Amino acid sequence: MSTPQLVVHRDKELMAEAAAARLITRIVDAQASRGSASVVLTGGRNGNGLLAALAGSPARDAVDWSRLDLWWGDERFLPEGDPERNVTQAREALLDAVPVDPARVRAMPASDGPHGTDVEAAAAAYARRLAEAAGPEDHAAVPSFDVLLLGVGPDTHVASLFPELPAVRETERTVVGVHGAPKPPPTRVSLTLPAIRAAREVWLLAAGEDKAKAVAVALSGAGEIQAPAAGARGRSRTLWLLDAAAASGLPRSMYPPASA
Ligand SMILES: O=C1O[C@H](COP(=O)(O)O)[C@@H](O)[C@H](O)[C@H]1O
Repeated sequence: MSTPQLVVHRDKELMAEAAAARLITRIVDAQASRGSASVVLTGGRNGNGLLAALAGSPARDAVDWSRLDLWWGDERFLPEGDPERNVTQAREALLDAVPVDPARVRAMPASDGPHGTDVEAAAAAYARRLAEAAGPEDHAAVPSFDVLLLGVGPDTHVASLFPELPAVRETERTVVGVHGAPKPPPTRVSLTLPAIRAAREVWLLAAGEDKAKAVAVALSGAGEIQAPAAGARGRSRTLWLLDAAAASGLPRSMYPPASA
């Protein structure tokens, strides 16, 4: 697993634009070398900010949207089309504006889908879809995602892995149902840490003062059960993309002078 690297931007707008530019480059590079790219999307303010910045970037046309596989790191277990669902927000921010292949957009199940309100069945179904997409060269029962995006919550949660809840302790399954999440809605579906760690690159996004404590805790050697963001690492790269406010609790020596 890779050691975290930090990039700190002046503010959240610049962070979103720079992250969008970085993601376009990564997707284009993966498509050039392997024919297609795979990205795991996140919900939350910073994830949606990145997608909106990508939608507004002229460079978005450099991506071959028809050769992009999209997955989600977590989902709020709500009916299809609910405005609080991460996929609904991603469609509004970006996906409705670009020619993605609908068959390659793998949203997590909704609570009015084929599994009804059985969140465990929904999680198991998504795990099967991931396993079917994994090849013999992959390192787990999930594909080797090129980039897996994660928003960091003020309590250090990533995806829907909240401190101390059973989901963050999962070591076998790749997707789990989450019950009793402290942030609404309480019922969610989430990739687990083993699935997250199968990604080539994991990018963690945090902007704003309300994230400063979480960033400082996760990057100061905290355990992943208490601070799930601390356990989110990519195989080749772990990148923390921050704005200055979110980085304000870190010692200045932790990131390069040119970074902010
Ligand atoms: O509920 C969620 O929250 C986190 C973080 O969101 P933020 O608005 O505090 O940035 C997000 O990463 C996750 O996907 C989402 O379901």
